[in-house]
Amino acid sequence: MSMKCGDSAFTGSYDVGSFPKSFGYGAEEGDMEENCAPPDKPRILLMGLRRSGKSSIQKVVFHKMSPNETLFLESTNKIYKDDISSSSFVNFQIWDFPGQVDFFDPTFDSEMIFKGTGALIFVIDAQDDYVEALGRLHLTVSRAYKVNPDINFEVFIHKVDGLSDDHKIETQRDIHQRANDDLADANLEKVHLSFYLTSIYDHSIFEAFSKVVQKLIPQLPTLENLLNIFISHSGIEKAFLFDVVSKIYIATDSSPVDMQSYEICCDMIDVVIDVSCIYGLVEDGSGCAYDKESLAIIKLNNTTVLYLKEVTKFLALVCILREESFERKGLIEYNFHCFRKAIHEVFEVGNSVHSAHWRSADSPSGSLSGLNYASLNGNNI
Ligand SMILES: Nc1nc2c(ncn2[C@@H]2O[C@H](COP(=O)(O)OP(=O)(O)OP(=O)(O)O)[C@@H](O)[C@H]2O)c(=O)[nH]1
Repeated sequence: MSMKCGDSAFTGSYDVGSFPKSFGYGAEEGDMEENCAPPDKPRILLMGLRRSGKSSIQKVVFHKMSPNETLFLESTNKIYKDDISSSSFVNFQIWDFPGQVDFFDPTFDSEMIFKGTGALIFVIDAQDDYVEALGRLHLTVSRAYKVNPDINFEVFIHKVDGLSDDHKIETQRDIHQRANDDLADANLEKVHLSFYLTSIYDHSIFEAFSKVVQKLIPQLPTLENLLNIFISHSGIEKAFLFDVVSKIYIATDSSPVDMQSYEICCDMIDVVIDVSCIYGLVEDGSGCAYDKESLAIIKLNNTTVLYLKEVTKFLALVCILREESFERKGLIEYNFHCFRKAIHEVFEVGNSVHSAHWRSADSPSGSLSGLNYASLNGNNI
């Protein structure tokens, strides 16, 4: 494995204003109540009954808490607003609600809470009787939809680590059916709920969060398009664009995602950051565990190669490829250079336009200036 870690801060050509200013691996907790998002910064709400696992999800995904430590988390008794944008590409606020939130309390300002919300994650404890949770889900969704019909409603059927495979499927089917029946009875058929089976004890919670976040990234079609072009011209089998600090993948190419590939790429990020923290920082502990020189290549014993490289201050590309394809390392590096440049352009334009619509999201072969991939047969496209 080769790995580099310099201590210089990233100074790419993009407008750093779009990205938080400093990267601190293992971010500190955000401030609580006072930490308000600017009006245009979307938020993700975590709601659900008491002890359903909301705080654990937030701590495990965004604060590197180990799942076992969540056993000692105290009950949340006021809204916890966590701004993770100083360490992550995910430029949102996560609001963790107490389980006993009362929508009929006059101090509960649903207009303010739901107006700027991008996604509402409702967590249901699958190891518990979920009848009460379904009632709560219905109340929450109908309230939120009335204020803001553009919210994405995401239901995490959580703690499924305690369930057998058959039981998981059956629970998901039953919750899906009942939740949609309740909506239909209230003439709310047009509300769409997405369901995920999750647990903090495996990668399912990261995968589910990845999908929730991807829906909120306006540049997603462009990112997927760029990844498709990159892998097809470089002989790569699968590529993920990762938010390093949370291990959420913000985009991947259009081939199906299998859980094992995602897991091994997550593990690679952990290895790189851990080794870099131990051996990459300067003596006094200053510097960054992840910076523009971060690069790692791991050859597995099954002729597979894992390749990780820095894309931006917060994003890393992690690829899976065959050993034979890695013989053309120069080509991969050249194409990576084009890919990286294009990604920077995507976010530069995204910032200056400040709009949800990326001008070349439909461009089939990446018409961004300077994007000139070398292909496997030696031709440029
Ligand atoms: N088995 C299992 N337990 C989990 C999982 N996620 C959370 N838990 C446990 O569930 C318990 C409650 O978790 P919390 O995160 O405090 O729940 P909460 O929804 O924030 O609770 P309130 O703050 O009271 O609303 C803790 O003991 C966690 O360890 C999971 O995926 N699997």
